[in-house]
Amino acid sequence: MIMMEKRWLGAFPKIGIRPTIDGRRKGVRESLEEQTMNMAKAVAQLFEENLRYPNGEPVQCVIADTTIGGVAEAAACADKFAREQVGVSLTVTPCWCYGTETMDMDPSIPKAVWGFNGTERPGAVYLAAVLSGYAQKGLPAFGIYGEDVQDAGDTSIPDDVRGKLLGFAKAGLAVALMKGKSYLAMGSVSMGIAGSIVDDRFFQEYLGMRNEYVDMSEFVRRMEEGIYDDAEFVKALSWVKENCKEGPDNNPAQLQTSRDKKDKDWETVVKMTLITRDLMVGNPRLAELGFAEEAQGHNAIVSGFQGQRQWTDHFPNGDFLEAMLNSSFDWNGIRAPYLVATENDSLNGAAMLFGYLLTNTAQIFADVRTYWSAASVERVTGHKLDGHAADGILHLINSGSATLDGTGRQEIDGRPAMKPFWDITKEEAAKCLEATSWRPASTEYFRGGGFSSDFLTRGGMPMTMSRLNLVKGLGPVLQIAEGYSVDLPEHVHNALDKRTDPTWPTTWFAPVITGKGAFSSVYSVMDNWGANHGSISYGHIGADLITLASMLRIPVHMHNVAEERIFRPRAWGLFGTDNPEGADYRACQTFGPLYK
Ligand SMILES: C[C@H](O)[C@@H](O)[C@@H](O)C(=O)CO
Ligand SMILES: [Mn+2]
Repeated sequence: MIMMEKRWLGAFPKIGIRPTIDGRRKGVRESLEEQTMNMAKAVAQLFEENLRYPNGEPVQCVIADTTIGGVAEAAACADKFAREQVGVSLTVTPCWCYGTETMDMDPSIPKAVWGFNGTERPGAVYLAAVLSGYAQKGLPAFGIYGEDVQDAGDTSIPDDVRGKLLGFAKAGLAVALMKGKSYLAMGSVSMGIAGSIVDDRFFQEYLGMRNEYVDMSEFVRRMEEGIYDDAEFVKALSWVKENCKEGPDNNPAQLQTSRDKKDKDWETVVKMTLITRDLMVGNPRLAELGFAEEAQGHNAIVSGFQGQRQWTDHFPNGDFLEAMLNSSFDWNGIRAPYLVATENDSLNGAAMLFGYLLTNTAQIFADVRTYWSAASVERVTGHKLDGHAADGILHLINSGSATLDGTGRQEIDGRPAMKPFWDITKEEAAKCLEATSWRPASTEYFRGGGFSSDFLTRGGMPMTMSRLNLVKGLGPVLQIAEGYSVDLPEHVHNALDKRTDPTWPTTWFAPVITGKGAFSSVYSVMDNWGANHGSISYGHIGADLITLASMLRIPVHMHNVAEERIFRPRAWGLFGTDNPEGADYRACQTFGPLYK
């Protein structure tokens, strides 16, 4: 679909499946060969049918050439996995096997073991034995064991096992997909926002990523020297004129810019969009135009644009480029979003990356701006909040990086949703654009002009807000709040929105309250938020984020995910079972970052 990009260099990582077996010949091993290999095949089928790569293709699995009964076969499997670029490993077995002789020793590959719950042969005994080996050797592994006993001949995967297999594989693939990619900082620290101090140790040791940096002067050079595809620029500008309607100018008359200046700004913001994408992922067309180095790009899976203030005091702001690239569609059609964090908040960028890789859907980047208690809303508007909003709401709003998918104009079963690009119809993309107007930027904030996306998220979407925070002496920590987008009566929205900047996109978010800790009230969610920004993903993905964080050894300092949905490596329980949050901190600290 998109000819000019080479976003995913090389092949996608595969899931490797290791069928382990009791090595004793002359009876035991022979009787188990078929059942063991069948377990591997069944799991491969499950993954291939249910999981997709970011380009929409089904994930690929590799099964060891033979069952693994001892160390020689374990080594042969490791060789095959290295050749095949396996990034996630799952061991399956229905029987007893020799623990340390058959285990997967690669420290940086997320790993799990499924031990069949039967009693003819003891798969669960192996599971316990090998997981103790993993813990002893500092290689955390997930243990999967069905609740109900299956008969030896039963080749089905029970629902509870299926859920754990998919949860593990999804998070494991996210780990493998970000490894070796870059975070591209365009500019530096925006307005003293600590999240835009890019911490290379965090990216390198925890995510296995590289940091790339360009000065914002690179945009000027590329615009002035014509280092972009002019044919695409012409196509993009005419598409923008057709599909991106300009909204009313909210600036006081003396600060409004002329029509000429606005037209020029449209040209500039479209060029900035092409340039950002080319900086992130390269563009073969640039090589044809004589810019071979620029054609390479920075291998960036996520980026951040500083914007404020050096750029925006003089040039149009980054809102158009950020919103458009974060969306699942543009003048080239429907396509996977590119992730761009506003204000170069690299830590919120990391949260966007986690949410994206777990769901293959676009992410809303927003300021966590205001806690509106039910009493405040009633005082200001006379309206009594109800439904999900009854306990109060958070106003999520920021100029910049909110994806237009966040309008909620896509649907699943008639309900508002945000979907992977391959499920989005042309009509839905058109509705997202229709629901968005482009308001001349507030010139008190943005002296250089530009356009801010203005939309209101449809209520009723399950959503998960997350944020990565860094703490000196501790390292990264993740926070997660599942909740719902909510609809407010129009006059109520208008009254609240007008108190802020009505030219920016708004999501009214009601976190689910549990009555405990940081989730004792909506106020305490806001009060415990780690910084000015959050990344908002469609769906309740808190459990997947927790699984991913544990793989990366990032402790979770607040979440509202029910205990029974949480899935972490088995060794976490060895750090205490009474207080899982404390055990998470101890486990992450003890095992340390994945790539140290
Ligand atoms: C225009 C302002 O500077 C906003 O961009 C500011 O409130 C923020 O978004 C801070 O995160
Ligand atoms: Mn902000």
